[in-house]
Amino acid sequence: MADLPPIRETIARHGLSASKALGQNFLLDEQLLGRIAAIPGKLDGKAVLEIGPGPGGLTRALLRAGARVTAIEMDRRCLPALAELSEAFPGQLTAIQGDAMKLDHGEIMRGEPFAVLSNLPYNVGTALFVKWLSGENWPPQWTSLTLMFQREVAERIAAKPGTNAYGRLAVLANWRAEASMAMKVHRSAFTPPPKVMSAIVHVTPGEAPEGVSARTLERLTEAAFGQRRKMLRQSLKGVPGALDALARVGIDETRRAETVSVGEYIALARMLR
Ligand SMILES: C[S@@+](CC[C@H](N)C(=O)[O-])C[C@H]1O[C@@H](n2cnc3c(N)ncnc32)[C@H](O)[C@@H]1O
Repeated sequence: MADLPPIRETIARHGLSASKALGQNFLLDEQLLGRIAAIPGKLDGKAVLEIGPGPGGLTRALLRAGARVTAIEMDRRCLPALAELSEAFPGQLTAIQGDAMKLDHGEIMRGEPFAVLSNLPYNVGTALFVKWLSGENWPPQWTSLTLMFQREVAERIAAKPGTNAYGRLAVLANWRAEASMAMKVHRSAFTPPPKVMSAIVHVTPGEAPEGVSARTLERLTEAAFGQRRKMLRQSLKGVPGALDALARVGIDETRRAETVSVGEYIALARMLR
């Protein structure tokens, strides 16, 4: 195993002061990083896509676990530190400079299945999460997503019906995948510490229910949760066929969006096919 200087030293040597504009809050505790890298299970020999490696704290942990890592980083300043890691773990790391929002991940991973790990700025993380979970093609090329979020967003992703946190993100994350809260991370674990607490969500793809279009389900939840305090007969009025579907599935139209289970949304979307 490669002998590396502490990550704090790498940051200092390459002058990687955290950029606010790029949402940089670095994790330096190698034990914590090792625990994060262990969340997806055994990575030995597996392909991993890491987004936003920064100076490479989590990257090291992934490389030590034996993963073959492709890392996409926006900040050019981090490339020399990543090149050092690449030298220390020959043949295991490919670093790409670019915006992960604009790149085709499937193509970068050359069609091979891959696990995703990432500690991203929260706005980018949520946008990528929605992108990975959307679309008609299923199962996806990724085998799992292990993603750091602002704690509140992580709670919304893993939320159960009947709670305030339950909404579009929970339905999106759970109708053909399983999402769970894997680890809470205190703000003091980051340098510099962000204002909010964080948490890591782990998602694995499941089977897509027959006869349900992702687009239709999305339109339904958009309308229902767009007016979450209103009764379904009001909030779903603008979705053609939705009120009829409620009756056919046997969902009382006086209920509100947050009481409808993922299974019930699936049944409604199937009726609207
Ligand atoms: C919160 S830092 C985390 C760094 C490192 N993974 C860690 O845990 O210490 C987020 C990283 O994502 C990078 N980043 C921000 N937006 C990006 C984007 N659109 N594509 C790729 N990387 C991005 C930032 O430059 C930064 O290095």
